[in-house]
Amino acid sequence: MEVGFLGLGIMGKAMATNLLRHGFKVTVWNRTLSKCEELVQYGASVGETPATVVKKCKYTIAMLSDPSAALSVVFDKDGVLDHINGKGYIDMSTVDADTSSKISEAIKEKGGYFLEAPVSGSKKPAEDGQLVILAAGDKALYDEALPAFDILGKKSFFLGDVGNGAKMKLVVNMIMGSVMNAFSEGLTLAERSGLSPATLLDVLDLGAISNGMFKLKGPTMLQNSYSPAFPLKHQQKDMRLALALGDENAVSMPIAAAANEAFKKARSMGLGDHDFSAVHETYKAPHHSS
Ligand SMILES: NC(=O)C1=CN([C@@H]2O[C@H](COP(=O)(O)OP(=O)(O)OC[C@H]3O[C@@H](n4cnc5c(N)ncnc54)[C@H](OP(=O)(O)O)[C@@H]3O)[C@@H](O)[C@H]2O)C=CC1
Ligand SMILES: O=CCCC(=O)O
Repeated sequence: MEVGFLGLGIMGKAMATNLLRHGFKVTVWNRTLSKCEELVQYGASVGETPATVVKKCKYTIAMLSDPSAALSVVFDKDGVLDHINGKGYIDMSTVDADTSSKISEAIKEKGGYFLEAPVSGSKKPAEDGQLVILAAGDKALYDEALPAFDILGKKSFFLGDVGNGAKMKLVVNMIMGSVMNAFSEGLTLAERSGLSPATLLDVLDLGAISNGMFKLKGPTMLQNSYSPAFPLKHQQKDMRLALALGDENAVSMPIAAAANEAFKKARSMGLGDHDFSAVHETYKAPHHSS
């Protein structure tokens, strides 16, 4: 089946490659078109614009950085809306429910079908087809896309109306970002108080709060190595959007707010394109013992 794929960043490249490896015909587009070349080596075709991709394919998947990118690809000149009549559009980017609803309404008005489907899981799960897919919107399009979701992910959820996928994803990443900050504080506290942070990792791994993120990120954080799997600027975007969701629902979120400040500080230190675990650096400010 011919599917479109818009956005070949860390996630999009891995996901589109996976679809190609599993026999899908994929037409790709990326804002920086040169990034399509690697996918062509795996058998992809290239569309010159989002509109040409949508025109050619039964449905098109998007994996873009943030709300502004998601809106631009749909609404700008030569965008998705131009040829969406009768076609499906699946936005897997992490955005807020409002952005997703705007896109959904515009696509439906033009006779198209829309599904939001943000994902849990990062670069490696994307490469291994082990993502968790949080879909909402058009159920018929969800059913049609299941063969692709089965390749991209280990589990797909259908969460009902548009917005529920976006909200679920933001809640998950709000928790993840807060935990990453507590973890960074703990590593710094262990080191400053004379403990071995490597031993702390072993102790954590044997207890009730053992988790995949500590196991994966802990060793590289101890080496001050932050090669981006999940860029910090995107984690900060997710904290910001989750805090806005908290505002809308009058939910007090002091821990998430503090975590957001740390991610903002990390961005101001030039760490936005590093992995989100680089927030650890904000806890290493010069130390003055009394
Ligand atoms: N990395 C991860 O671990 C995960 C990321 N996510 C989410 O997935 C999405 C993509 O993440 P990731 O692949 O890491 O991000 P990257 O920064 O690696 O890629 C972003 C993509 O968006 C494109 N883009 C950015 N701005 C625009 C624009 N204005 N118009 C058109 N295209 C644009 C980029 O194009 P160009 O190449 O031209 O810059 C690139 O293809 C984000 O929403 C992120 O929050 C979700 C789960 C995990
Ligand atoms: O949005 C990014 C999520 C990263 C992860 O789930 O490991």
